Amino acid sequence: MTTDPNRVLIFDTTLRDGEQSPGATMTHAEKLEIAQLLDEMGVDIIEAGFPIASEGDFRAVKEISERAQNATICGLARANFKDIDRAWEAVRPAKSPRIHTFIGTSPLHRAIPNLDMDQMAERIHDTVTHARNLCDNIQWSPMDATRTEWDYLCRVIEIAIKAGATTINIPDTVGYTAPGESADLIRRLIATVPGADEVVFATHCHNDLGMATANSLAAVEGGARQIECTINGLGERAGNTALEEVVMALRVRNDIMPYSTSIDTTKIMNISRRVATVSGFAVQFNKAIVGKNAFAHESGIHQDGMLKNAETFEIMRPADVGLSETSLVMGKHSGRAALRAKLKDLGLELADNQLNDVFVRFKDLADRKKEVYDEDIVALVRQNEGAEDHLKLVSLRVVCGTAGPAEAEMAISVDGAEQTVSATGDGPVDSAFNAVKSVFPHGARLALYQVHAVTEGTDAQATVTVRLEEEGRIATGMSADTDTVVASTKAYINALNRLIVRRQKTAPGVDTKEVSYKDAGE
Ligand SMILES: CC(=O)SCCNC(=O)CCNC(=O)[C@H](O)C(C)(C)COP(=O)(O)OP(=O)(O)OC[C@H]1O[C@@H](n2cnc3c(N)ncnc32)[C@H](O)[C@@H]1OP(=O)(O)O
Ligand SMILES: CC(C)C(=O)C(=O)O
Repeated sequence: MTTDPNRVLIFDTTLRDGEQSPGATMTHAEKLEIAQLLDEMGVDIIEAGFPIASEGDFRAVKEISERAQNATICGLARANFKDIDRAWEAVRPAKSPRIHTFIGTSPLHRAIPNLDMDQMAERIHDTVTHARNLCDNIQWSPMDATRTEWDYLCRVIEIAIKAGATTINIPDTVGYTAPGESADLIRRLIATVPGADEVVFATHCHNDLGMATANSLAAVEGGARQIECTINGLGERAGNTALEEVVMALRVRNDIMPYSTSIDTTKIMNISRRVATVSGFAVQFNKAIVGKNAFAHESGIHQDGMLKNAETFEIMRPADVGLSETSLVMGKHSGRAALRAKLKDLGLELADNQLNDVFVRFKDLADRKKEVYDEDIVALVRQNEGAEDHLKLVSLRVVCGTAGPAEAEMAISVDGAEQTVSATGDGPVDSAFNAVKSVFPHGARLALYQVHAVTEGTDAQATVTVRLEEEGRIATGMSADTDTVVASTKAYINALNRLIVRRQKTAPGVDTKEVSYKDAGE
């Protein structure tokens, strides 16, 4: 397949071992789509399924074989003629077909079909020979190799090679090995087994102890030249080696692991998202390479560093894996540098004193909210554009529910003098508005009351708009808060403040120009 001694073949088994994850079953159309994406991203071998397992699996492997443009298509088979024949039938239409046959060689697995060592050796000889008579590209795996006795492992691998296997895969079926052992096992097998230099050694690691990626890379150090992996590390139990991890590790640390793959890494993010969607297995936020947070920074010191030089906190460029950009997540750990950059992105350039003011309120909001979205920040800035405040909300407490009218208790300052009032109303907002009215009676009509959730989730910021009309004057106030009643009360007070300014400037009935937050500074 390749003459470069440092080229590592990528064998993707998302559609076979990945699909074995409980609940990860994919439809026929989804399998075809994923296979096409794998083919396009440069995967060398796609294990498309286990053709004997079901009619659906057979059809999927066959159709993927018919469609694949570049990749070798492989079908899995147990160590019996029926499985092997079915696998061959399915992969036969591929430009480059492969049969992968396996049997469990460790003492625990030998006990299951109740075969002694010699009987199993004979079975391996017969089945690999049968497969090789059908197809010239045969992969053979001693399942649970890492718990198989050394002498017996060498013996059966030699038999498989002599019977015509072209790839010998060494599965760590239960994720039991460790990096040093993984490298050593492959190195010793290649040095010991007659004919080992004529075949490709592969590594197939599971992640039960969280070492699948490390074990696979160690196996490459030991001489393996095929890594078996899945997108997002999907697979039985804790999953398989994640394709994106081994590929990016070999790329980023090529200085100490001088091996290459054929993967177009810019396609990683897209296929990761598709596999997550079709399998129903969401990617954990902090998953290496493809997690939502893999290229996201929230803390101020990191954000400041990123803005000055992205290499301070990123060892890969987001574009290398197909992400358009790093994301600076605005939250309680963010600093002024990130806020200024975010405001600039949003087209809002503030003077330093304004920035400081917005920053204080941003921190206050971030303390109450998990993540502060762009819309929250716009709302904060707009809120800051308010007129001189005659009325200021100091505190508000509302009791509401099914048992009677809502009751608001409010501390409010009127031209600097704080008063405490309470009022009831038809619902929490009405009771709060009545409390304001009790300290600042007015005849203005509520012309508009509008609530808009500017962000998603139950901790979303509500933006409330209140419009008041009084003798031809119109004043609009707006406010944003995670608490809708607080946002409503502030918007109401905001509108009243503007109305007061308007009253001072115009005689009744003369001016119908709308006074709103946009008229800040009047
Ligand atoms: C480590 C791995 O990932 S191995 C791959 C695991 N993947 C799967 O099993 C998914 C697909 N499997 C299936 O759909 C089914 O298990 C089938 C169609 C393959 C077999 O179904 P059934 O005939 O009902 O057998 P069942 O699943 O109950 O048991 C497995 C049989 O295969 C035998 N077997 C298991 N591995 C092998 C092997 N490598 N070579 C030969 N026989 C094997 C077992 O001894 C058992 O045989 P028995 O029925 O004579 O006791
Ligand atoms: C079939 C083999 C290669 C396997 O999936 C395993 O051992 O984990």
